[in-house]
Amino acid sequence: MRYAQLVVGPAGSGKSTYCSTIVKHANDSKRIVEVVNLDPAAEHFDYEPLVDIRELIHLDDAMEDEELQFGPNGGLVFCIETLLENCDWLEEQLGDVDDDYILFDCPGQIELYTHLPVMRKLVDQLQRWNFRICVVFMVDSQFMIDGAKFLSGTMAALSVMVNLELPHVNILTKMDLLTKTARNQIDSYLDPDPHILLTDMRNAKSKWHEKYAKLTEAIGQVIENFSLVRFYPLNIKDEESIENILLTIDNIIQYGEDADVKIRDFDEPDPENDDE
Ligand SMILES: Nc1nc2c(ncn2[C@@H]2O[C@H](COP(=O)(O)OP(=O)(O)OP(=O)(O)O)[C@@H](O)[C@H]2O)c(=O)[nH]1
Ligand SMILES: [Mg+2]
Repeated sequence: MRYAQLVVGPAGSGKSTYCSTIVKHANDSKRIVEVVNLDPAAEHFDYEPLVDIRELIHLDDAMEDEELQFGPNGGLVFCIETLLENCDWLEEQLGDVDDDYILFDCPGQIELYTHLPVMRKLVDQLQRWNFRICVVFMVDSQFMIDGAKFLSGTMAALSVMVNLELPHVNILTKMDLLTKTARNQIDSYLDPDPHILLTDMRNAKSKWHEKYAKLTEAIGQVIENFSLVRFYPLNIKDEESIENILLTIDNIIQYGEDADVKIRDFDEPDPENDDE
């Protein structure tokens, strides 16, 4: 068995930063976590990738090709399709080491995860190679600080969950950048009660919300009743926050269960993990 986090989310939400943060944090506790760069247009990241899609195909290859003539978005999809057609290459690059723990740093084009089939196909392939995968969906917390935005971020998370059909964790990134007021606002949405969110939106008194108040409420109910979407705040300047996220995900993909079943069972009963 091998373990993987598929790190996805909108452009600039903090995916690559998350990957390097986790690698550093893991290294500090003598644990090895590798990163695979799946972004064919990546220019900068702070980790040494185990595999880099740009060695197979770069976005420029797709855009500058006389025949293909892709724009940046179509080009990106083309690159991932090329990767899928060259599965042997990826398989060889990944090697076959038991217990490997790999983060896949994905491109920031949201439609790859919400409705296109390419990422889903990649996931199927990884599972055939014995990876146990958790999708890690990153959302910039700065875009979640009022009721309407929070709901919209929640719907995005939901469509990724439905499309990829995998164990799934949502992370609110860049918590270090929030003001205290904004932080409190977000905290009130996370815990304990999504009704606050609805009340908040009702109080906003925009025309749209007046008209669609029932819709908002219905969506809120569905999300609440099925415990569908939960967000974990991440502050990369706080080691404890990083550790909590990593532990949560390890539990979901059952990493290290054989080694320290006892510690996990007795110290960390986490009912949230039942929603896989
Ligand atoms: N302060 C702070 N800045 C962050 C954090 N995460 C990301 N950033 C900054 O946000 C910008 C985008 O971060 P990236 O990690 O490149 O985001 P990404 O999701 O990989 O972006 P794309 O690959 O382009 O989709 C960079 O300038 C980062 O330094 C964070 O937790 N705190
Ligand atoms: Mg990136």
